[in-house]
Amino acid sequence: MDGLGGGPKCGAPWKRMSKEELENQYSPSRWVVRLGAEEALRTYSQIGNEATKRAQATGRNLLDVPYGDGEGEKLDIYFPEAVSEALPFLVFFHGGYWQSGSKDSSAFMVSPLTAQGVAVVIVAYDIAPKGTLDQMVDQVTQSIVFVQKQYPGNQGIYLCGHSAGAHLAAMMLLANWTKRGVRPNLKGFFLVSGIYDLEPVMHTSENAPLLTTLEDAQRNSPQWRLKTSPTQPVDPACHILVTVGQHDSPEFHRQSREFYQTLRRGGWKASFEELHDVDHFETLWNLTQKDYVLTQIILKTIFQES
Ligand SMILES: N[C@@H](CC(=O)c1ccccc1NC=O)C(=O)O
Repeated sequence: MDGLGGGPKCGAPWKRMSKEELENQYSPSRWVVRLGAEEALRTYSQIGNEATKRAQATGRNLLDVPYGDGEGEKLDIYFPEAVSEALPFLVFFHGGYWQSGSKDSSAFMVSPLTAQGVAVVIVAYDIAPKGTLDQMVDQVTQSIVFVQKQYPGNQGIYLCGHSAGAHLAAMMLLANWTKRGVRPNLKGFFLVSGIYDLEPVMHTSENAPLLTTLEDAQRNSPQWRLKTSPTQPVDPACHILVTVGQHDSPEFHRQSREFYQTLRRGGWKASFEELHDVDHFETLWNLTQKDYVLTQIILKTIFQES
């Protein structure tokens, strides 16, 4: 036995990993194949910055719109050329392990989606150490409530998140909308290279300050919560796509696959896609391209269902 609960046969694989191996598995930049780790992170923010500058300079948009009273509770909305209230909205939550990243460098998918008639919302939330995970989940919930109230005639709200942002998006499967007084018209989820079980992450140096107790980790783990007390899909038609990059680490692959399986068992309309020959970051860079396979999947999902 490993002292972390679970024997060699029944325990999760991460429980048998050394501290170094776990650290490695949960450091996405170390798995990048075409660049060094630091260069990959630099390139990632550079492409994000450029895409955001371009989106802000070329299209119609509303920037720094408050969705709550807090200083950090702001979002940017990028509109398609044709003005209409009946637009589909894609709401994006950036990654960065809940402690880095910003909306100001995350408008990757704006140009190809607005060109096809989708409004794109990029949400800021209070990353650590200012925000706790519970607060981030609450802010993300508020941002969706805001979009629904502001655009009640929307043709569907689709949530998209990358890495830690995919975790925040997935937590919305468990949100209590009744308490918020509005039911958002959620039609789909695009979860990109996400983390759904936070327990292993508790044991990594980067994330230990965020998750101090097992209870914190479990309360904020969509995988744990949907597995232990499955909820009925709110809307049986709501589609959930779980994707992972081919070059993401084996732990990221395991997390995505197991979350997808839990969703299917719970009766959700879920699908799983391993994205060919991309790492943790390239998937998002590629969303700047209209012909990229994930951009096309997103557009097909939105327009088949609206
Ligand atoms: N220090 C991390 C950084 C990281 O995980 C990350 C960076 C940018 C966007 C998403 C990330 N991962 C999850 O949220 C790494 O080694 O890759």
